[in-house]
Amino acid sequence: MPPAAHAASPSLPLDAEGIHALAARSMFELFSSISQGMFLIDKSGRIVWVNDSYQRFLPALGLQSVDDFVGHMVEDAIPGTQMRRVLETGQPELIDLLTNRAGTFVVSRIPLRDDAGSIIGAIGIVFFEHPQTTLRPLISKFAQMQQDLDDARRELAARRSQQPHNGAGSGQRRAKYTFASFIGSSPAAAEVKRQARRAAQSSSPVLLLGETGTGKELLAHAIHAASSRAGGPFVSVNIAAIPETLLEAEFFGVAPGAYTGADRRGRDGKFKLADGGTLLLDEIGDMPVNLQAKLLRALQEGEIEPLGSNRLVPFDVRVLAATSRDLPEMVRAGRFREDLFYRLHVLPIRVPPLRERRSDLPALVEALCEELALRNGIAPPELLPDALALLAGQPWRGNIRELRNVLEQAAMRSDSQSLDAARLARVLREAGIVPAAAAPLAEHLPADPLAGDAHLLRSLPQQVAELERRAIAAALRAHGGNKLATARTLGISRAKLYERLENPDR
Ligand SMILES: Nc1ncnc2c1ncn2[C@@H]1O[C@H](COP(=O)(O)OP(=O)(O)OP(=O)(O)O)[C@@H](O)[C@H]1O
Repeated sequence: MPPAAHAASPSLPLDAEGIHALAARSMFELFSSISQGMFLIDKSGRIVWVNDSYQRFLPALGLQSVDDFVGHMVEDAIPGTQMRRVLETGQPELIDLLTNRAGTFVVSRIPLRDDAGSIIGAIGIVFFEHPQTTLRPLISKFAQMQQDLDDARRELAARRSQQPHNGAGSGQRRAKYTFASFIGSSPAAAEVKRQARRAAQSSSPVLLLGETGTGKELLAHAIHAASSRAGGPFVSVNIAAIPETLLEAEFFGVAPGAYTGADRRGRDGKFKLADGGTLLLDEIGDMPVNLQAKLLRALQEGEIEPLGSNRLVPFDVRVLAATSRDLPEMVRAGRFREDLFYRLHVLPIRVPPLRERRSDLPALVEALCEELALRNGIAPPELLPDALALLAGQPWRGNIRELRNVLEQAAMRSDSQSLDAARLARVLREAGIVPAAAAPLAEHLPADPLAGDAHLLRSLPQQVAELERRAIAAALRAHGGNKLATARTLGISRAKLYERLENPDR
C-alpha cells in the first residue's frame, strides 16, 4: 500500500531492518517529489494510488477526475503503457520513452515484491515530459559528442591511411550513401538517378551541377558506391572550406623535409589518399585560378607533384566534381579555365532543385523525419496535411538541406508529435523565411505541375520504365518494404520484382 506522504518518523528503531524501511520510504518520497508524477498498480494491473503531480496529466489523457484513474486497469487509463510487462517479467525498466495522446514522456517502471519475492504490483514514474524540449541540452550534448567521436574516428582513419604500411586504398573511407539514400520518384528525381547510375558504370569524370543542398554530394557517394571502385576509398575535398594557401598541399601532399617542425615527415594529399578509389572535388567553382592550371595538368598527366618534391607520382583516381555556381558563366567571365571545364564536363549531371520536384516532398519529409528522430532519440514527427501543403508552397532556395533544418527545428520546438501548418509557419518565420502560400499536396497531382508536359516528350520505353519504377516504389512504400506483398499488389512474381529492383533501368 502507498506509504504515508509525510516525512519518515524519527521513532523508527534504527536497526538494519529499520534503516532499510526508512531508506525505502524516503526514496519513495524523494522520487514522488522530484519526478513529474508517480502512481502504483497492484498485481492485477489496477491503479491503486497516484500522487498529486501526476494528476495534471489526467485531462490530456481524456480523464475528468482521479476517480476515472484510480481503481481502473492501467492500460484503460494510460494508452500505450507497458506497466503490465513489468508485472509479467518482474524486470524493472529504468528508462523508456512512452508516447500517447498526452505527449511523449521519459518513464521508469519498477516492480514491487513482497518479503517472499513475489510481485505484488509496480511503480510507474514520469521523469520528464516533452523530452524533445526538456532534454534538449542533453540530447544536443550527446549529438555533439557523437559528432566529435565521428570526427575523431575519421581523423584516425585518415592518419592510418597516411602511414606507409597501411595504404590509402585500405578502404577505411567508405561511401556514406547509396542510390537508395536519394529519396524521390518524381520524373526529375528518377532521371537524375538514371544518369548517375549510368555514370557509375563509366570511369570518366562527372560534373554534378545544381543549387546548394540538392544532393550533389549524396549522389557522388552513391556513384562511387555503385562503381567498380566501391572497394577503394571515397575521398571528398571541399575547396571552398580550405584556405587558398593550404589548397595545393591538401590536393597534392607535401614531400618529407619540405617543411620544418611538425610537418617534417611529409603528408599525403587527397589524390594520394583517394588512390584506387574516387575523389570528389566539391565546390570546384571556388578553385583559385592559379591552382586550376595545376589541377588540369594533374588530370591530363595522371601524375601529381607533392609540394617540395621534384618527383612526379602517378595516381589512379576517378574524379567527380560538384558546384552550385554557374560554371559556363564563370568560363565566359574568365574566372574558370575553359580547358579544365571541358576536362571535368565529360558526364554532366544537373541535379534539380526541390521546387522542380515538389511531388517528392511527402516522401522526403517522411525520410527526413525518420532520420532526425533516430539521430535525436525522439519519436518521428508527423506532418498534418495542411503542414505538408505549406511546405509544398515554399521556394526552398536551400533545397533539401533547408527542408531538413526546418523539420528539425519544428520537431525540437514542438511539444506534440504532430505538426500543423500554424506551427510550421512559426518555425519558418523564426528561420527568417517569410512563408509563401500553401500549394496543393503534390501527391494529389497527376504529375509534377512545374514540369508541364516536358516529361512526356521522351521515348516510350523510357517512360514505361519510369512508370514501372514509380509503381514499384509506391507499392514498396505502401507495404513497408515487404517484397511478397508488393509483388502481389503489382501482379508480378517475386522473381520479376527482384529483377526489376536490381536493374531498374532495364
Ligand atoms: N534526394 C535526397 N534524399 C534524401 N536526402 C537528401 C536528398 N538530397 C539531399 N539530401 C540531404 O540533404 C542534405 C544536403 O545534401 P548534399 O550535401 O548532398 O547537397 P549538395 O548539393 O552537395 O549541397 P552543397 O552544394 O551546399 O554542398 C544532406 O543531408 C543530404 O543527405
